[in-house]
Amino acid sequence: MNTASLQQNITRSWPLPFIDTSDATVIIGDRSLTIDEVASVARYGTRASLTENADIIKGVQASCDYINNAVATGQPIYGVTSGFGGMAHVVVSREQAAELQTNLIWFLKSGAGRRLPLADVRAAMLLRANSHLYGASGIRLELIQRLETFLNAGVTPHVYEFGSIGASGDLVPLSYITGALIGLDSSFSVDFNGKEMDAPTALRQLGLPQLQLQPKEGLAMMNGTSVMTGIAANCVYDARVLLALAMGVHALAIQGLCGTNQSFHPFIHQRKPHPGQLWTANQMFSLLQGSHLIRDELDGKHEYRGQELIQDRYSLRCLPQYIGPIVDGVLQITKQIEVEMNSVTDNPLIDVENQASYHGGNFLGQYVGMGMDHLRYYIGLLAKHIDVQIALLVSPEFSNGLPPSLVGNPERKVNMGLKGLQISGNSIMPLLTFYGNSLADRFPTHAEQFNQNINSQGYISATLARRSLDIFQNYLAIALMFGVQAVDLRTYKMAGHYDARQCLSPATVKLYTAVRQVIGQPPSSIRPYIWNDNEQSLDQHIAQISTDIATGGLIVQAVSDILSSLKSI
Ligand SMILES: N[C@@H](Cc1ccccc1)C(=O)O
Repeated sequence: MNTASLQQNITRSWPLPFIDTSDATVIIGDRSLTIDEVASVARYGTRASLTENADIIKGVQASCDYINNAVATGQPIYGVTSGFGGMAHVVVSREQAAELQTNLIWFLKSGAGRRLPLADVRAAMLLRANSHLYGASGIRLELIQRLETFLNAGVTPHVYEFGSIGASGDLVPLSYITGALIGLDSSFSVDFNGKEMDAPTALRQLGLPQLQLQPKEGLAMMNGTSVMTGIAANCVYDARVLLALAMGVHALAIQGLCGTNQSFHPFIHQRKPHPGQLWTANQMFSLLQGSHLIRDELDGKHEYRGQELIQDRYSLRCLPQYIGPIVDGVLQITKQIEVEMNSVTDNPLIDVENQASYHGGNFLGQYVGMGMDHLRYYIGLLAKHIDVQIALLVSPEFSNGLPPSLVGNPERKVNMGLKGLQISGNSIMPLLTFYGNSLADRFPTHAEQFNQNINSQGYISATLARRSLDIFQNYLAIALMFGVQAVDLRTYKMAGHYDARQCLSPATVKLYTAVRQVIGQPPSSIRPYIWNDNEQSLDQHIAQISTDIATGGLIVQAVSDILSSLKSI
């Protein structure tokens, strides 16, 4: 068992820096959940509480009453008195209706690979409860309350990374959550606040009885997109943070290169007003305001500069036009995932008002599958762009006077500067662009006896997006190290000392200072971040910065204004 990943994923208990949950409780069922609320509950242990709205509670029970009545009167309902999927022609008697639901858990208990991060399973449980409170699923309130109990007690079922084709939702992954929730068998295991145990034992410690599923309840629990959507919600949360951080990285790089601010002049972007382009240009305009390390050309002037080009290269000059579509794309994915999070995604759906049930396919996770494909594609584009900026910084032909490979101490002739760090970044960027390839179009057309002959692959698209984001965190750590070294060296060229805080724009000083604090090396006027190659272990700095980013620490908080602005577009 991979205990290391388990340890890494134990639910942390400190509040997010960006979550405004003054009462520290997320209410489920009263209104739509947000990405931030999912992340807050899933990752940081914010309490979740079912709504006490009497109408909603009645609606949940009414959908159960509909199912029980249908069974009692012998009405044929898919998955209640019929077999499943490609075997929906099989008639199941009312006497076997309950056993049909328990058996569903057993034949779906077929996961494989490593365990999902606990935060993703927690997000899934939160979203499953949210979905059931719409009163269209025919599941008892007691089962929904148990999801709430598991969340707040820190009991997280173990779920595997393989098993779902994202079509009838996440049948296999949800079978593990369902089996643990009812304490079906000791082969279902959970993480109980960092301690591994079997599900029946966990229920006993919670003082909860094992439960027998009633008709429809197994299908209601397992026929939904909640796991892939929970993973996707956590991914979108991270993607927005990393996009904000990427903007900070570019602002440091542009100052390191002594780029112009004219590329971000409002006049240019008001004449091509894509929302993402406008936002990106405005952000970069603000991030560079007050910097003494750039060419201030907002008045439209531009001087000949000897061997230097009279205008910046595209990776600087066309930054808003390049990042703009990525911003627009991330915003669209955010909206789609927030709709999916607040949807009823099982089948059949129960229309209590009209006393009817409808066989449909809300469990197809296409919005998640394609959304996570696009998210990985955007991450690849962001990494490729940053890799170009780093290449400009380290190459004297393009860096506008910086030392090759950003060497610190030129007197020590064996110093090769950040050559190794660039190679490390170069080793990551291609993988991120490779992960940008699509999965949604690779679905098997023959799945489950051709019943699920189109399927979204949303689950593996989401788990791969998680992997891509984890890698991108490391890549941005490397990029920040380049940015810090570059602005120190640029400061020395402009002001004769190395303390970039004196020359950076006010908006980027916080980020610069946060990086220096995280690696435990305060700014200094007498030397840059890296002076001699043998004075620091760059891999430790990469790890320290990556961990700080992953835990929403100082570096992420230093770009909170950018993140807040991104969320308000
Ligand atoms: N519920 C799916 C199919 C299915 C469910 C459970 C197990 C297997 C298949 C459908 O509506 O067709």
